[in-house]
Amino acid sequence: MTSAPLTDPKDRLIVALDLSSVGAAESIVARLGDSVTFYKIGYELGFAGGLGFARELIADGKKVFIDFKLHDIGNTVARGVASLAALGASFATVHAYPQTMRAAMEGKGASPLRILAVTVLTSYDAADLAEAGYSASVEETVARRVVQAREIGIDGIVCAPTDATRVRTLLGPKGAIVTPGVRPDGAASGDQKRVATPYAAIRAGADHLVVGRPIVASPDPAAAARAVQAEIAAALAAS
Ligand SMILES: O=C(O)c1cc(=O)[nH]c(=O)n1[C@@H]1O[C@H](COP(=O)(O)O)[C@@H](O)[C@H]1O
Repeated sequence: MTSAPLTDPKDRLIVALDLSSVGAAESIVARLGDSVTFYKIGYELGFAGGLGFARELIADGKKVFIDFKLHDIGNTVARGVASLAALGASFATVHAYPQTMRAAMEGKGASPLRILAVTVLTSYDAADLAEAGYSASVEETVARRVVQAREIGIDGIVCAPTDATRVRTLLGPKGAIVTPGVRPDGAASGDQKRVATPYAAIRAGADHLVVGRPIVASPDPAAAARAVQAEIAAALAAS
C-alpha cells in the first residue's frame, strides 16, 4: 500500500542533520524552530546516538527521514526496515536494486513509512559510474532503476534535481520525488556533481528537497532555511 504524500509546503524542505553529535543537532533544530518540520538523519548523526534523537524529534511532532541507504540480503533489509517503521520514521532509503526494494516494501508492512529508492548518487557522474563497472550512462541507469522501482510499487525515488523531470515521466503521478544535490545560487557544490537550485528543483518536479551543508554549516541556519523555502514558494507559485 502506498501512503498519502506529505503535501504541506513546509514539508517540502528536508534539512539533513549531517552533524557529529546529538548536541550539535539539538542546537540547529532549536535555531530552526517551527519553520522546519522535516529532518534527515544519516550515517554521521545516526552512528552517534541519532536514532534516539530521531525518537525525540518524532515525539515533538517533527517528521524524520532515516537515510542509511540500505542494501543487503533480503531478510536483513526487511527486518531493518521493520525496525525503522517501528521507530516512526516517515521516509527511509534503500539502494534501487530490485531485490533490496522488494524486501524493503515487504518489511515496512502496513506502516506509513515510505521507502525511497536511491537511483544514482548525486556525487556520481559518468566517469564515477564507469569506474564502478557500469557501462550504461547516468541517464540510462537512472531510467532503468526508476522503471524497476515503479514495477515494484516503491513509495518514492531519490534522484538528482537534474533527473527529476524525466523521473516523473517514468515514475508516473504516484510516488514521491526527493532531490538532494540542491544548491542555492553561489553556494559551494562540495562533493555534489549533479546539482540545481531549490527553484529549479521544484520546477523540475521534486516533491521534497534535501538540503544539508548550505543550511547546517551556515552562520545563520534559520535565514538559510528561510531563503530555500522562499525559492520553493516562488517555484510552486510559478507552477
Ligand atoms: O539519499 C540521500 O539523501 C542522498 C542521495 C544522493 O544521491 N545524494 C545525497 O547527497 N544524499 C544525501 O543528501 C544530503 C545532501 O547534503 P548536502 O550536500 O550537504 O546538501 C546528504 O546527507 C547526503 O547523504
